Amino acid sequence: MVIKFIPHLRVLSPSLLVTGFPSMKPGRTICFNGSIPVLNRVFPFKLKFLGLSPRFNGKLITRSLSTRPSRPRSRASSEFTPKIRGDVRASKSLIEDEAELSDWVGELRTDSFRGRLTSEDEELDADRQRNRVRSSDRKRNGVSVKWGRESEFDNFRESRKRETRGNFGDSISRKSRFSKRFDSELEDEDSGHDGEEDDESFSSRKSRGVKRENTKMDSRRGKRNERGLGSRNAGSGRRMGLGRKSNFHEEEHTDAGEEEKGQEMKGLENFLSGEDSDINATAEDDYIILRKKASSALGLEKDADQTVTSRSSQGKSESYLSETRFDQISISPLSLKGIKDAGYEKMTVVQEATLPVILKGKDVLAKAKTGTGKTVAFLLPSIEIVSKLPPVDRDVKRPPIHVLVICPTRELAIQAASEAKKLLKYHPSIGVQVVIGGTRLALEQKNLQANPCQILVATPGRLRDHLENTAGFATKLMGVKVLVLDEADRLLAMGFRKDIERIIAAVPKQRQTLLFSATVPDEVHQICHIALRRDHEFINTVQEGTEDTHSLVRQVHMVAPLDKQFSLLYVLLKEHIADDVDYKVLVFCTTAMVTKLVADVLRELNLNVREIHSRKSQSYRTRVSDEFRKSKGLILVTSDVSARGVDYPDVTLVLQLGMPSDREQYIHRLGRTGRKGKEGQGILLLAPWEENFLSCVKDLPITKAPLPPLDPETKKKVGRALSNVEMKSKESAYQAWLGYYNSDKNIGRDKYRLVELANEFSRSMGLDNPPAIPKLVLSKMGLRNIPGLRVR
Ligand SMILES: Nc1ncnc2c1ncn2[C@@H]1O[C@H](COP(=O)(O)OP(=O)(O)OP(=O)(O)O)[C@@H](O)[C@H]1O
Repeated sequence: MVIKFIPHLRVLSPSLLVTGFPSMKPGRTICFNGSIPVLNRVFPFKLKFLGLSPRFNGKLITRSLSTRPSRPRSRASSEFTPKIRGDVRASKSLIEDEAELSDWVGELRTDSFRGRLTSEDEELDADRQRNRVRSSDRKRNGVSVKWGRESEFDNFRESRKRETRGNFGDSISRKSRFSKRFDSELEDEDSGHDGEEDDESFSSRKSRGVKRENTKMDSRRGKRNERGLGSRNAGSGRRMGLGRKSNFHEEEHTDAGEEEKGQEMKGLENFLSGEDSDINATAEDDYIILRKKASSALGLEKDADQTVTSRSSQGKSESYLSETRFDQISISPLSLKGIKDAGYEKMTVVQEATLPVILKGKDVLAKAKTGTGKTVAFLLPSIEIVSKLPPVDRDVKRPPIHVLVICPTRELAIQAASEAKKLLKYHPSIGVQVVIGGTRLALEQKNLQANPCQILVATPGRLRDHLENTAGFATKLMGVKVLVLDEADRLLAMGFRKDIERIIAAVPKQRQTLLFSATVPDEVHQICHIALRRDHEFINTVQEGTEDTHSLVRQVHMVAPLDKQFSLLYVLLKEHIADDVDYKVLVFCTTAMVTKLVADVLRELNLNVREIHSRKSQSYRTRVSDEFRKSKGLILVTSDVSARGVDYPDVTLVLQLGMPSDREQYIHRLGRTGRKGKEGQGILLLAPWEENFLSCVKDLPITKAPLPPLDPETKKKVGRALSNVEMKSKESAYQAWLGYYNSDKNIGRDKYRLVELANEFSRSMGLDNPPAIPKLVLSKMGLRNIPGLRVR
């Protein structure tokens, strides 16, 4: 696959207005920064025994880049010819949602999965997969396995079914596949590390994507480098790539006004390219210039000076809110009323940055920190677009869906639909519906029939089910004007990519596409062309040189052997609870079954605990999620189903037990606290052999914290709690644990060591004799005949 990069690298500082100026070349990128960090701000924090020292990088410059693929967008429309069946009993999708991906990570991985996949391999595999998908028994399971022998897999799947109710094999297989690819890529990346990663040199950037862009750096940027300005851009690619074990596992208008903006833009381009006279302008000057342009784009020329003044006089506060009020911008009175009722007055920075661009019809890839209002940022302009379309005739048999929002998890889809409902309060003619896995397809079909909607929020797998099994659904999708991929990097990753490609093939080519996420690794720039037009804009509201995480969230890591971890977890939680009566804690675990085990233990220890993971029914997940949203004084033990996007207000602590699957997942998990500019705390508890993970997040301000003391009484208490936990829970956790770490490229490489560690985990649960594992599972994991394992 050939990917052509035309990097229109812009050096912007510290804040840039985002508009679609016609004079800009296609593929350009605009950065927006509406926030400037305050240095030396004092934050109260609560981890008594921790020596936390905030780390700031005061750089204000944002780098943005854009890629222009030479390859036309692929469309596999033939695959999406709707198969209308009388039988609404749907085939199960390849993947229901992220939960299955995350929770079953690695369980079936074998050494044979670890070879490097070339793009050719990938195509081949995609074909193989397509064929299998076509030929497999969809009625039974929907999809076949891409890796491994099908019959063997079927046996395994059947044995799996005996233990659980679902079919998870497909997602395991998919997970394995993308892990395989990126594991090999990471190996390359690691070995290619030049050891000069710093903020001062373009050439020192580690990330492959950035390096490539650098090689095609335009001459203007070269000039900036010569002038010593290149460093302002540098580092943007730093650690933006995959983590070590990635589960990454994806018309210009012309009128007089536009021309004027074009002139402005030219000035801006000159400024950016260093050809502007005053290249020594201060960051604040830059900010003012760019801010004025932002106000101008929003039609706020009159307020521009005022806005800038108030902003700069405020000091460089890192606020998620902009100074622009919703009532200052040109949106429909009905939307405005809805916004007011929702309690929103000012736009958040990302909303202010993206709205004018989206309303101009541009495709957008937007990056903004967690909890800063990205959902409204894509929903509001989408609603505005729909509200301007001619009303759909009531008699139309298959009323079109105009906006399609895809989310990687069910919880997130439900949440986005509910936000849309808030904004649509005074738009009685615009309907929104949600279709997600884990619910009855037939019921959704009925709802879609009875209540036509212009906005549909969906998880990828369920959307595919509807495409393939719901009569007239494909026709409805032909009305899509706006396609949104929320958590775009996740959706474009290998685990979802094929689904997304198929969904893209089912919506019109003439559409607007919006990609949003708090993390946009370089790989996303490379593959975003599968969804975005060539002239899309990358809007980055995260300042260059600042972290992707919030400065108000204290981040620490602790390193402790497994045999201490349950006790430590208990002590850390007790400490936190003692410090904050309104505690609200998320404990992230590596897999669904480990989540269950940890919840069981904490329950035995009389903590107020709930659990959520993919093995729970959707109705249970929804109930628990709602409860946690509204509660205080509660601990939610969770797998990665809660890692992304879920907006639980006022989470006081995010505790990650064991290493996350990659850097992005660490950031998203942590992002469940410190939302909307609030404070929060994050603790990452690692075993000594997981410490390597820290190299993936070394640009983040995570300090090492000492371990709290463990008294013998606590150890006894925890030991007793563990002994009360059901054996089955421990057995399942052991197997899932083994699968998870087997999929790590470092830990899983040495199977002997892996088994030793797994048995250490077993002992930490109080099981000196590790639980036996089915032969087939071991063979799928590539662990047959490894000493120390017990087979059944
Ligand atoms: N303009 C606004 N003013 C105040 N609050 C807002 C505004 N826009 C959105 N919010 C609120 O901010 C919170 C976070 O929004 P949202 O969940 O969209 O964040 P996000 O950026 O998508 O986070 P994540 O990256 O974790 O998905 C929500 O509670 C939302 O209701």
